[in-house]
Amino acid sequence: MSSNYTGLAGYAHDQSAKAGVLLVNLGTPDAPTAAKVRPYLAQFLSDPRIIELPRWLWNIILHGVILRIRPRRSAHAYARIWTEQGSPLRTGSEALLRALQAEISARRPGPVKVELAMRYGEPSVRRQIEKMQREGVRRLLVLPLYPQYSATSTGSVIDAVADTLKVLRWPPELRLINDYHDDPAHIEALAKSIEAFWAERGRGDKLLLSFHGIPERYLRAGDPYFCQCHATARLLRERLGLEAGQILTSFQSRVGRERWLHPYTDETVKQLAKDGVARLDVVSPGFAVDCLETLEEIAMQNREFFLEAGGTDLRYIPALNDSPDQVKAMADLVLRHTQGWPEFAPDYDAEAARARQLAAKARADAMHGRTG
Ligand SMILES: C=CC1=C(C)c2cc3[nH]c(cc4nc(cc5[nH]c(cc1n2)c(C)c5CCC(=O)O)C(CCC(=O)O)=C4C)c(C)c3C=C
Ligand SMILES: [Fe+2]
Ligand SMILES: [Fe+2]
Repeated sequence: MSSNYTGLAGYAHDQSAKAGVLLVNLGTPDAPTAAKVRPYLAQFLSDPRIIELPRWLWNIILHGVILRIRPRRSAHAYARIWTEQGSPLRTGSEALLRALQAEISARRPGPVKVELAMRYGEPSVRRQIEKMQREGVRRLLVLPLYPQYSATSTGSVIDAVADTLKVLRWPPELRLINDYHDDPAHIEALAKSIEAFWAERGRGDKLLLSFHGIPERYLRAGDPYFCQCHATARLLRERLGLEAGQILTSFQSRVGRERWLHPYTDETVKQLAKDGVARLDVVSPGFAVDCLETLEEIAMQNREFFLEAGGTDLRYIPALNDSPDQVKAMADLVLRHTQGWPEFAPDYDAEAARARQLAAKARADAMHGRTG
C-alpha cells in the first residue's frame, strides 16, 4: 500500500529525542555558468511568494523573456565573485553553520543538531528536515538567515517548512524565528563591525545602509519588511551616535519595470557623488553572509557608479558572516527561542536521558513482541 506520508518504520521512537536548529539561506547556483544559473533562477522566480502576478501572465514573461536573457547576465556577475571553494553565499553560510554549531555545543551539553538548508537548490529544506528526523530530531527551531521579515524571503522559508511537515507522518515540535531586525545583540554586532572597519581604515564622509529591495506593492499590501529595515537603520544610527544626515538608507537589486522600495541604491550613490561626497562607506545589514548582492552589486557595480559620477572611493563593509559577534548573537537568539526544551537545558543530564531511552526501547520491544 502506498502512502502520502513519509516516516520512519518500526523503532523510530526508540531513539532518544534530539533537538535541531535549521538555518535557512536563499540558495545559490552550483556554478557561475548560464547552464547552472538557469535552473536556479527558474526555481527562485517561480516561487509565488517572490512574484505576485497571475501565474499565466508570469509564466509567459518568465519563460518567454527572463530565462532567455538573465541567466547569462547573472552568470557573468557570479563569475566575478566565485572562489575556488565555490559561491560565497554557500561557503559563508557553511562557515556560519560550523561556528554556530561549535558555540551551541560549547554552551549546552544536550543533543542538539545544527544544519543548513537552502530555500532554492540544495540541500533543500525538505532534505534537511527529513535527515534531521532520521537522526532523531523531535524538536525543531528554524532560523531563516534574514534579519528583516519579508513574505518574499522568510515567508517563503515558512512555506517550504510547512510543505515538508505536511508530508511527515510524525512532524517534530516546531518553532520559527520570524525576524531579528531589532535584536540588541544583532545591532551591537553590526555596530562593532562598522566601528572596527573605521578604526582600521578611517571613516568615510557618509554611511549608506543598502537593503535588498522588494516591489513597493508588497509594502502596501502589508509586508513589514520596509518598516523593519528602517527600524534596524534607526537602532544602528542611535548605537553609532550618528546624526540623521550622516547615515542613509536605500534599497538595491530591483528586477523588472515595476516600482520597488525607494530610494534605489544605484541612484543614491550616483547622487551622493554628484553632491560632492568623496568617500562613501556602504554596509548591507540585511544579509547575514556576503553574496552576489554585496560582493558584486555593491562592492563592484555600485562602486563603479560612484567613481564614474565623481566620487573618490566607495568602501564596502563586509557582512557579519562567521564573526564571533554574529555567532554569539545568533546563539543567544537560539537559546532564547528554545527555552523549555529539555535538550537545551543548561544542566541536561545525558545519563538520565540514556536511562529514559533504554526504558522506552524496552517498552517498544514488549509492545512489538506482543503484537508481532
Ligand atoms: C524578482 C524578485 C526578487 C525579490 C522580491 C527578491 C527578494 C529578496 N532577495 C533576498 C536575498 C537575496 N537575493 C539574491 C539574489 C537575487 N534576487 C533576485 C530577485 C528577487 N529577490 C534575483 C533574480 C537574484 C539572483 C541574482 C540575479 O540574477 O540578480 C541573493 C544572492 C544569491 C547568491 O547566490 O549570492 C540574496 C541573498 C532578500 C533578503 C529578499 C527580500 C527581502
Ligand atoms: Fe533577491
Ligand atoms: Fe542583484
